[in-house]
Amino acid sequence: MIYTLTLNPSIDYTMHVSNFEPGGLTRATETDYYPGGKGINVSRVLSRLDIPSTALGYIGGFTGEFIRSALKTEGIEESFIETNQPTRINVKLKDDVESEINGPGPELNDLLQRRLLEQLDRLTSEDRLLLAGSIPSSLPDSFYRTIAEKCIKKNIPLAVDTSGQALKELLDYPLYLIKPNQKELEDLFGEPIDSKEKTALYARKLVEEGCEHVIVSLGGEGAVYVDKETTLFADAPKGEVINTVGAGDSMVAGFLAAKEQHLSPEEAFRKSVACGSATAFDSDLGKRKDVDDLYESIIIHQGGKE
Ligand SMILES: Nc1ncnc2c1ncn2[C@@H]1O[C@H](COP(=O)(O)OP(=O)(O)O)[C@@H](O)[C@H]1O
Ligand SMILES: O=P(O)(O)OC[C@H]1O[C@](O)(COP(=O)(O)O)[C@@H](O)[C@@H]1O
Repeated sequence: MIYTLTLNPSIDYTMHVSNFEPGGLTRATETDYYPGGKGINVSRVLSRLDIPSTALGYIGGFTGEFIRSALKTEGIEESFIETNQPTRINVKLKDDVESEINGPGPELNDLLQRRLLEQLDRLTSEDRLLLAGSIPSSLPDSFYRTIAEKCIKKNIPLAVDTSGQALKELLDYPLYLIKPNQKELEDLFGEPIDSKEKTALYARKLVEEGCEHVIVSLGGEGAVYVDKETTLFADAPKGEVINTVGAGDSMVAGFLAAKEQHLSPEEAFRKSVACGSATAFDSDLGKRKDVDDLYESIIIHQGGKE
């Protein structure tokens, strides 16, 4: 079973505006709200691809109830731990450019932390775990490390989609998959990375540090894939971009789904890009039919082994 862990879920509240005026009144032309948080997005896309998963993490209050019922409607297993504070609402402002404001997350005491670690103790080497998104500020920065230690000891393949210090710290472990975006890769290495070739070079450093599969997403420019044997470049397909929130998470889901179906790295990468772009072209996460339609149109170029 694939388990997705979202320590800090959210409702993503998307507001479409034109000419947002800081300090003034702006009326939104359209609003949407979706269950969010990186692992939850991955579970939702996996489910659209007919791959079951179980969503783990902390939820609470009326916002948490919304997430629970949305996942139930979509037939997604969850085993969330309840907190006494409402799950955060993250605001996604769509004007000519997209801006995001993400909340800090709930207070999680020792008991809640222990309950999650006990849940994870029940995973076996037959399972896979995805650690996704930010660590709420009340948890120690080392929380993902604690989880990683346990998983690696038990040979549980670990996929990671997070950023900043949390990502840096996890690179000490042999990870199954990581998917930084361009900014996250630049932050990791403290350098501007402005071409696909340079992206591949830095992605290869991550492979050399022990990551089995590295995908770097580059928004409208597509993505780069590196493993021990291969370097691949994908162009993003053209289409009307509606909402890129969750596009990166969709890539992770696409890759994990394809590997569950024993597809080759190239096919898995293709599926990953198709999922990312299907989401970018939708107001919610991409739909199965759109992923299938985009799949064949993704152009993949082979790179050298830098
Ligand atoms: N403007 C776009 N046009 C087409 N596809 C896009 C666009 N923006 C994002 N995507 C798709 O979504 C993937 C992930 O996007 P990106 O913005 O890099 O991820 P993240 O959400 O993690 O920042 C890209 O690799 C691409 O497949
Ligand atoms: O935990 P973080 O880093 O605050 O990120 C949470 C946000 O990331 C998302 O999962 C979207 O992530 P991506 O756009 O990177 O795929 C949103 O649903 C959510 O609001």
